[in-house]
Amino acid sequence: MRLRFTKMHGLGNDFVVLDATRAPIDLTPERVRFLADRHFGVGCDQLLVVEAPTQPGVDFRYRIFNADGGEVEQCGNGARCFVRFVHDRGLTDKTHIRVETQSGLIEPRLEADGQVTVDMGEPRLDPDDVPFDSDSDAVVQPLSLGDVRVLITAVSMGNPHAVQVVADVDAALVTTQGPSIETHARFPARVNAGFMQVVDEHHIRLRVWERGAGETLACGTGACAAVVAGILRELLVSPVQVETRGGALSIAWDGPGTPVLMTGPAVTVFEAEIELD
Ligand SMILES: N[C@H](CCC[C@H](N)C(=O)O)C(=O)O
Repeated sequence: MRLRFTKMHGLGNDFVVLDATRAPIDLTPERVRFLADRHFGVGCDQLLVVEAPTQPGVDFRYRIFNADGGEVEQCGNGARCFVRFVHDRGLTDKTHIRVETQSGLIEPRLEADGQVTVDMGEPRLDPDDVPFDSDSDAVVQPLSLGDVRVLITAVSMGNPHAVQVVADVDAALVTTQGPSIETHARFPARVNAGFMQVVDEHHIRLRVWERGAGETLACGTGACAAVVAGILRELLVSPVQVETRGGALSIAWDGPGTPVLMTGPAVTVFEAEIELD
C-alpha cells in the first residue's frame, strides 16, 4: 500500500508521523520497524499515528511506536510534533488541544512564538505505577548492574523512567549502563534510562537511553522525569532548563499532585510517500 508520511523532530528526537484520522492504517510491528529503519526504510526514533478520538470532549488520539516496533504510552517530543502536524495539515485551528494517549489525556498548546507547551499530567511516583519492582518508595534506590551498583529515581510520565545523577553527562556510561538498565529485571515493562548532570538548581544537562530506541538526541518525557527526580531530591527548583544533545527544553513542576509542563520546539522536515508491503 502507498503511505503518505511526514518527517518531524523535537530537538533531534525524530519521528515519522502518519495521519490516520480519516482511515485506519494497518501497522504491524514489522512495518513499524521497516519505517523506522535508517538504512532500509525512512528512519526515526518513534512512529506517531494521529487518529480520531475514541471518547467525547477530546480532539484527537495519538499513538506512539518505538523503533523496535513496540507501542508505548507516552512521548513528550512527539506530543509537540503532533500539535504542529495537526495544525499544518489543517486538521484543527485550536491552539489548546485535548488529546488521548495510551497513558491518558494530555493538553498541548501551540504558543504564539511557535513553541509548544504540553501539560504532561502528574508524574506517578509509586513503584507499582512505574512499574518498578521495589519494596520501598524511597526517592533514591540502589540498582545492581552486575558488579556495579547505581542510584536511581523511578518515575512514570505515563511511560517508565529510571533517572541517575552523574557528574558529567559527556563521560556518562549511557551506551553500556543504558541497555542494562533498560532491560533490568526490576522493570517488568523495561525502562528509559536517564543520566542527569546538575549544572545549577535551574539548569541540567541530560542524556537518555530510550526504551526501544537507544540513545536519542532528546527525550521529552525523560526531561520531565529528570526534573521531577531532581526536585524530589532537592537538587533542583522549578522551572528548569534541560539541555539535551539536540537542544533545550523548559520544564516546570510545582510538586506532587500537580502536572509537569514542558515547553519546546517542533519541526517539520519533509513530506513524502513510501510503498509499504
Ligand atoms: N522510548 C519511550 C517513548 C518515546 C519517549 C521520548 N521520545 C519522548 O520524547 O518522551 C518509551 O519507550 O517509553
